Formats: sequence, structure tokens, C-alpha cells
Amino acid sequence: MAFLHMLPQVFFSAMGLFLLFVLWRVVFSCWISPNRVYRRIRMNGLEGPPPSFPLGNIDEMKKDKRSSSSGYSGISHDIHSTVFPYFSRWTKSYGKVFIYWLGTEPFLYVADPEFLKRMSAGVLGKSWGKPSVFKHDREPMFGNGLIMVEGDEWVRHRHVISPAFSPANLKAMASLMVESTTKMLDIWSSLVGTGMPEIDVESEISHAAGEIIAKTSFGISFESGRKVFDKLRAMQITLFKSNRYVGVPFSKLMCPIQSLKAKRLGKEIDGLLLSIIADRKKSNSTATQQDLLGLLLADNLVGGRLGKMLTARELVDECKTFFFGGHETTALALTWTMLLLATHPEWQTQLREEIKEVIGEGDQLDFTKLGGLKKMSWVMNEVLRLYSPAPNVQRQVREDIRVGDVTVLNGTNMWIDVVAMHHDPTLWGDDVYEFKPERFKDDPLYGGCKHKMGFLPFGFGGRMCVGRNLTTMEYKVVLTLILTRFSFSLSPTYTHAPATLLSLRTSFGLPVLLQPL
Ligand code: HEM
Repeated sequence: MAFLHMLPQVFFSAMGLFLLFVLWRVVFSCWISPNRVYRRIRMNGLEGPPPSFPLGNIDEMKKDKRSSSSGYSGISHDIHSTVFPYFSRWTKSYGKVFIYWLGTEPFLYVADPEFLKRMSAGVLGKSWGKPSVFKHDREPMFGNGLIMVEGDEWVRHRHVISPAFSPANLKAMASLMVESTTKMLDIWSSLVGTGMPEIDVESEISHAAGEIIAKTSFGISFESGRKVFDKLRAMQITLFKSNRYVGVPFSKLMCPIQSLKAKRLGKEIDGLLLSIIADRKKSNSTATQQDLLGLLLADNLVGGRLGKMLTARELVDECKTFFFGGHETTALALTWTMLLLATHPEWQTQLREEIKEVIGEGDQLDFTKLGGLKKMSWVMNEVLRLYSPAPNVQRQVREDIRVGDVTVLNGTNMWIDVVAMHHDPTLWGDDVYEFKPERFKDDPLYGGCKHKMGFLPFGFGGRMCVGRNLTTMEYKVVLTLILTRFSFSLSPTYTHAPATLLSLRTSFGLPVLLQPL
């Protein structure tokens, strides 16, 4: 009985201890640990804007972003200060390599190709990490797909996925690309025919690219893939447009509605993909279908025996990665191309002449001739330079790396600013903000950039984009078909406001005026 009297005391003591523990965890995560790391980073030679813990530099970044997005005028290709205003400002004070903080996570900002070259010289593809804070935050979107996976697992996934992009497979995909593009252009023709020459080509191209990736990767129609795309888009907006605090301890508790929404959308997408996979397994046609899903479902040699290389969970994550990565980036590369060609009609003419010369004027597009479209390759590269759909590359360091006097500590996240390097006059010259595809004429890979690591539209090293050949083929097929049927100019209703929502996109679409040829 005496023990019963003591129960409230025991309860309150236990509660007190628990609260003390929680308080200690909060103080440790928000203050002690980040301050310790901050001091170590400074001792190792890296400076940067002073953070205030636990938010790091987030408030400053948000403020800069708000003031840069008010008032757009004219079309300037000098976009770095609009897209990443805080980096543009900090670069002036701290140079092209510095540390900034997202919450309590230090990020090494790099816009210096020589530093990047020296830093990555001895690091294999499998030895790079991906920032844990992003992996965790973007889990509903990419899961453990190729973009996020690391180490030996990355080697295994890459080994299974790379064959899907062999020249033979790409060739098989080309006719599906023609089919979807022709459907889009027929709709454009009938719209123009009914007196509506103004079309938002961003949404049109995004739709066609969606259809292409749905068919080429999964052998399904756009309508079947539509639910997945709609939910992926909703998730993208939830994850990247909202007022979130990635990197701040316990940040999910600060935005519970968005976190729950992203999780729910992730589960719904997983469910839809699982049913696409199940249908495909039932249809029993994996052996003949050489699309991505067919290849991933096929038996492969595992440890000398025939077996499945990827589990159902891994398959779903790879499908998400391809649905998102394969559709959005290519559609944006084509959209920015339409903007630049609409404002440079002389390049439309040059490309049309090249198409006539290389491909001919027949009804059938001979895919083997696409490689001969050299000027189109210059245009593609110049567009990827000025408006790179992937505006940054992210990595995490898995061991201390020494570069001159600086040591980058194990666990440091890296943010490689592709937009800054692609717009750096010291790398490209005084005409850096001009659209000049001819800069790739004598130097097709680097466009005359003074440093080989200064042009990185598809990333670098072993982790370079696995889909770049698919993109190049799709780009050439779609652009060839558009240019042979239409000329176009920019609508006066267009507002130039490039913005990042993971990828670099327009803020208000791309209305153009079409003229059938
Ligand atoms: C214009 C189009 C594209 C651009 C600009 C682009 C850009 C990039 C970049 C910058 C990376 C990171 C590379 C790095 O960390 O060094 C990447 C990786 C990746 N991309 Fe792309 N991409 C494009 C098209 C595609 C397509 C069409 C697909 C698939 C169908 C795709 C799938 C992937 C995958 C799976 C990875 C991860 C590779 C790895 O870590 O091993 N991408 N891409």
C-alpha cells in the first residue's frame, strides 16, 4: 500500500527525466553539435556566411528569394542572381567555394571548376554519397532509386539499368517518340486551323515527353501513366514550393501537413506503380519487351545464377526515378530551346536547312541520321548551358578530402552550382550571356569553356546522368518534327521568370505563336 502512495512521485520523476532527456537532445542537435562542426570547418580553412543555429542561413535565403522574384522585365540570360540570389550575393564576399548552412547541415558551395576537379580526382562513382538530409526529405519521391543509392548498391543498380540505354534499345524507342510528337503536332495544326495560333508549348511538350517516357520506359499509355504524373507533380509542389525548413532538426514537426501529404502521395504512387508492375508480370511479355521495365523485370545473372536483380521495392523506386527524371528534364530542355529559337529565328532557319540536308524531306524519319545534325547538337548544348534543367549537382563527402590548404570533412554535403559555372564570364568570355550555339562548333564537348569541369549539364564522373543519350535522341526527334512543320515566334504575353522547383523551369509557361510551314 505504501508503494501505491509513491506512484505519483515515481511517475513525475520519470516524466522529469524524460523531459530532461528531450531537452538535452534538442540543445545537442540544435546548438552543441552544429557549433562543434562549425568550429572544425573554420579551422580547416573554409569560410562562409555566419549561420544562426538552428536555422543556419535559411532565413536569409528565403528573404533574398522573395525580393528577387518581384518584378520581371525583359529577357536576360543573366539568370544566376534571379535563380540563386543568395549564392550570387555570397560569392561576392566569400568567392566560389564556401560553406553555408541549411539548418544544422553544413553545405560546401562550389562554383570553381578547378576546385571541383581537384576534389573529385580520386573519388570513384560508388564512393560519393548523396546528402542524407535530402535523401530523407525526398524519400517519397525517389526512394532508394539510382539517383539516391550509394556504394556497392549503386554499382548493382547502375549495372542493371545501363543496358536499357544501349543504342539498340534507344533505336527501338525512337518510333514511339515520333508517334507521340506527331500526335502533339496534329493537335497544334488543328488549333492553328481554328484561329488559335498561340499555344503554351511548355505544357504541350511536357505532356508529349510524359507520353514518351510512359511508353518507352513502361510500355503503357500516357493515360495509364497520367495518375502517376499528376501525383508526382503534386508531390514536387509539396516538397519544393512550400515554406519548409530542410536541415533544421525536427523540421517535419514544423510542417506536419506537408510532410504527411508528401508521405501519402508517395504511398499512392507506390501503389499505382506496383499495379503497373503486376500487370506487366501477368502479361508475361517481359522477355520480348526491351523497355526499361522489361529489362528490370527480366532474369539476370546474380552471383553466377539466374535470378531477379531488383526487389519489388527497388523496382518501384527506379520506376519513380525514371517517371520523374526522364520526363521533366527532357521536356524542360525542349521548352527552353523553343524560347531561344523563338527569339532567334535565324537559328530556326539554319536548323531547318540542316534537317533538309541531313535527314531529307521524306515522310519517314531515319533515326540513324540524327547523329549528323551537328548544328542541332550545338543548339542543345547552348540551351543546356544557359538554362540547365538540372541547375545544381549534389553530393556528400564520405571521407576527409584535402584540396590545397583546405580539408573538406567526411560527411560534408556539396552543392555544385551549375548555373553559376555556366554563366561565369571568366570561363566563357564576355559574350557569356548571349545565345551563341556556334561556340560549340570547334569544341563540341565544352563549347570553348576555359575549364573542362565548367560545363556540367549532366553532372560528372561515374555518376553522370544515365539517361543523357535517351535525352539527346528525344530532343533531336521532337525538334526535327516541330521545325519541319512550324515556324514560331514568342507571344507578347510571355513573362521571363526562370525559377527552380528542383529543376529549372518557367514560372508562367511558354506561350508562342505558331505559323504552319
Ligand atoms: C536534359 C535532360 C537531363 C538532364 C539535364 C539530366 C541531368 C542529370 C544530372 C545533373 C544528374 C546528376 C549527375 C551527377 O550527380 O553527377 C543526373 C542523374 C541521373 N539522371 Fe539525368 N538528366 C536528364 C535526363 C535524364 C533522363 C531522360 C533519365 C532517364 C530516363 C535520367 C535519369 C537519371 C538518373 C537515373 C540519374 C542518376 C545516375 C546515377 O547517380 O548513377 N536523366 N541527371
